[in-house]
Amino acid sequence: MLKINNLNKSFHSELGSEKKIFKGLNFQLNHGDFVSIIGSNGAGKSTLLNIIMGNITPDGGNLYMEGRDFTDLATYKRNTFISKVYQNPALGTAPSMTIFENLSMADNKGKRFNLTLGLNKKKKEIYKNTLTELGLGLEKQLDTEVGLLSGGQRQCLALIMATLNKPKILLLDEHTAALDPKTSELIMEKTKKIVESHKIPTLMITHNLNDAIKYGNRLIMLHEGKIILDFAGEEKQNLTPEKLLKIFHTQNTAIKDDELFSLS
Ligand SMILES: Nc1ncnc2c1ncn2[C@@H]1O[C@H](COP(=O)(O)OP(=O)(O)OP(=O)(O)O)[C@@H](O)[C@H]1O
Repeated sequence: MLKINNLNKSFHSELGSEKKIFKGLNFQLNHGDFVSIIGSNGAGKSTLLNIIMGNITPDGGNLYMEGRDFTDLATYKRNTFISKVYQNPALGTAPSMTIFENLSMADNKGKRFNLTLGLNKKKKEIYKNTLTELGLGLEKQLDTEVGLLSGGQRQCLALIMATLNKPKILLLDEHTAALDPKTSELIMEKTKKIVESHKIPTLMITHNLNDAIKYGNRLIMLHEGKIILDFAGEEKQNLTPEKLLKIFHTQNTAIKDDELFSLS
């Protein structure tokens, strides 16, 4: 599926000092994987997703999708097979456009842009059915401007938009972090349903250890650009937040729990 080989990335400060984020990182996302990524602030989690998305160029290494090297592929071309949902619900949707227009835009991603292409009765029915499954009543608000929706409704719409055309990979960058606990749980349940029903290989960054354990089949912990834990299946199911913290502290004694994770 997605393979990352010998990834290297450094950032340079204005004063000229170099910070090495990745020094030969290797990672493979398999078919059917829903991977939670946890780790300390500055571990490189967002940088990794940005490199996959094409927003940050690596200094070395290669990225492969189903065996094809896409390291040098332009971001707009990656957008046709990689989707991302951001922490800020405002980033995934266009506020002055209606729900229907937003969905049409997502539906036409990667095709020659022509909004009228999606503006037909059949599409409206398909979108209505998709939104009905969410159970938020959004199907009755197709002509409502997205800017008028709540953060949770907007994030749900962003999730639908990101997965409408079944991407080969879904990237979730703390996509529930800006929401209240109840809405966050709702979005996580919708995420699970969508990812599992469409079988979309997914990478999800979270600081919530309970979510990292509860959702997905695999959990990795990143620290200083290295994968220091990679648990799947039963090994992951048997994890608890306490066990995770203990494992983490055996390797990193200097970091306090609350700098890393939320247990709520
Ligand atoms: N464009 C950039 N220029 C310079 N340094 C950067 C840039 N992007 C990220 N960094 C640095 O790279 C390191 C990794 O950042 P990254 O955002 O990937 O961490 P993270 O694991 O996502 O952290 P957090 O949990 O706080 O979001 C940090 O030290 C950050 O300051």
